[in-house]
Amino acid sequence: MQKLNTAAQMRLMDQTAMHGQYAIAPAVLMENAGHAVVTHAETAVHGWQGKDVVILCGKGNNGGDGFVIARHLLNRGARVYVYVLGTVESYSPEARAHLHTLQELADEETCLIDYFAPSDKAWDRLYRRLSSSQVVIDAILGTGFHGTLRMPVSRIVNMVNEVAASGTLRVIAVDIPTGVNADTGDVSGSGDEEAAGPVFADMTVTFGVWKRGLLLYPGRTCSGVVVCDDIGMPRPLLTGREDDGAYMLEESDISEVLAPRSPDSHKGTHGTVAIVTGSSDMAGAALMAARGALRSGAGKLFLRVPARTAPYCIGRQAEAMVRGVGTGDHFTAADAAEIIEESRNWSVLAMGPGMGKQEDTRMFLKEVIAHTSCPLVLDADALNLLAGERDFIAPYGGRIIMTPHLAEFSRLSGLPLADIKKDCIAAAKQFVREWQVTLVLKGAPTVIVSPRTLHAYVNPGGNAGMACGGMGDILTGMVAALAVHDGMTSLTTAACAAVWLHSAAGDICHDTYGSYGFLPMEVADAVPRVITRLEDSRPLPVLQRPLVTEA
Ligand SMILES: NC(=O)C1=CN([C@@H]2O[C@H](COP(=O)(O)OP(=O)(O)OC[C@H]3O[C@@H](n4cnc5c(N)ncnc54)[C@H](OP(=O)(O)O)[C@@H]3O)[C@@H](O)[C@H]2O)[C@@H](O)CC1
Ligand SMILES: Nc1ncnc2c1ncn2[C@@H]1O[C@H](COP(=O)(O)OP(=O)(O)O)[C@@H](O)[C@H]1O
Ligand SMILES: [K+]
Repeated sequence: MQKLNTAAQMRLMDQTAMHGQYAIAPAVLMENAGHAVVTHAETAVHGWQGKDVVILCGKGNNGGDGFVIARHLLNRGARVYVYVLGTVESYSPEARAHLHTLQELADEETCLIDYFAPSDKAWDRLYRRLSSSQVVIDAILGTGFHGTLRMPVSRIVNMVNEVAASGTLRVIAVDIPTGVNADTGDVSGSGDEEAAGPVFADMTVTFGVWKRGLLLYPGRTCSGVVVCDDIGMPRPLLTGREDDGAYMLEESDISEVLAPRSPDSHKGTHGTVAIVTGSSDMAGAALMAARGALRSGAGKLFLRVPARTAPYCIGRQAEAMVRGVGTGDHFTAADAAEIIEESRNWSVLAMGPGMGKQEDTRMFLKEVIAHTSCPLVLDADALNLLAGERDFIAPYGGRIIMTPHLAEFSRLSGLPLADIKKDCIAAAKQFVREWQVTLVLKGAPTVIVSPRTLHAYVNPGGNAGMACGGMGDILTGMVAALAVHDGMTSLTTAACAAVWLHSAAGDICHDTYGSYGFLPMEVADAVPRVITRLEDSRPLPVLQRPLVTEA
């Protein structure tokens, strides 16, 4: 699991490293940062020897990193053109010291330093320099960026993007591309066509830990390949938990919690999953949720649909035990007693996909939520029907996982869609604080928040091929099945595992089909392959090692 920090958390980390108990000299961290960029980017640019490199250095410490980069590039045989956007006095002592060293190395042949002062001639020179170089280093702004890019930075960034679009110039961003908000992934110019956009980098070398804006869209589109270098930060600062923590899920996190099946297990061991959902228009949603659960290892699966929907479901998924409930084409309050009674034998209950938005169904839902005791997964129409019902839900929140996509989340929470998109981690945390549920905010990327710790877990996987009706229904069934999987320590852990497996299965489909036309059912069918891959990468526990090894 990788930490995902905000700019403020980075500042605190820097301060603690330099001026707190660790007392690392500031120039050392800057030195390590600059050196990290040169080392990590070397392969991406096919070696530095003989390259012409423009280094754009802003007036903060991001610019200071640029001075270090220039010195190391000279040692590796590149010619550097350093544009200094600050004045000597404006720099921090460490950046000034690195600039001084670089000035000592300046010459006409290999190391030109230009104190950039905008004029027609200067713009023209910069454009020509960019056009004739192979690499540009964006050390203009890092975590200190806020608002919208101002002149002259805005024009420089436009120029970099324009020249890079011709395909001859590689763009390497230092820490984060200029114009990307480190906290939210929002970018300069979003929603304002007149304002300058951010730098679009081929690669970003980021320092210490990941910044949230590198993973959240649209910032992620600007970052290219991201490499994180610890730059020698003390380990407790890199791995310690934060109050406002956010973390990126990795494969190793999931293989750690997905305990292998015990060899003497039986169907009862793997959970009795119930899916109570669907309506006559949307029988497919119920079937997709069922498939998601079965492919994720549900021991037994009960599917309960409205009576008139049942004929469309019976026999479609042979493994599911299907029955119609009530008499109509949607659930009503009168159906609740039967489900509540049955739930005594269920380990988990999922509701919502294709359920319809009838007022009757809202009454049904609330009855079932109030009178069952197993974990509940609520998705789609169940969430639409529960919009604004915070006071009703919160007391049951400890056993509820909600899985809205952004529009459902907006309806449910009452937050405007634009505000959610501006800072989805903050919106998700705020919601969980109030509603007390485990939240899976689906999208690109998906964010999971724990009601116990309020930590957010961001899943980087998945692809645009998954933007297809029914993909969320599969996830609903998966979340339910994983919630009762052996070894899951909390609903949040199960939700993280399900989301990660779902996206990894989507990525397998993407490898086969590309971005168009693979089906939600195919994603479900790829889940066992993902789980097998995880199991293969894990050393066998002692009891499962072969007793006899053939020679
Ligand atoms: N500290 C450390 O130990 C280490 C830090 N490291 C490095 O430091 C970086 C953070 O440095 P930082 O805090 O100096 O901020 P930085 O990103 O350079 O920008 C600040 C300048 O930007 C300006 N500015 C802001 N918005 C603007 C806009 N819209 N348009 C135009 N200008 C704008 C702002 O001006 P202001 O708005 O305040 O007038 C201010 O002058 C970090 O990303 C990493 O690379 C590494 O060396 C490792 C060790
Ligand atoms: N561009 C994308 N990148 C990654 N994941 C995506 C992308 N588009 C969709 N997904 C995933 O696909 C699923 C879509 O769910 P949802 O919108 O609820 O679909 P439906 O309601 O039609 O079943 C979510 O898990 C979402 O994270
Ligand atoms: K930068």
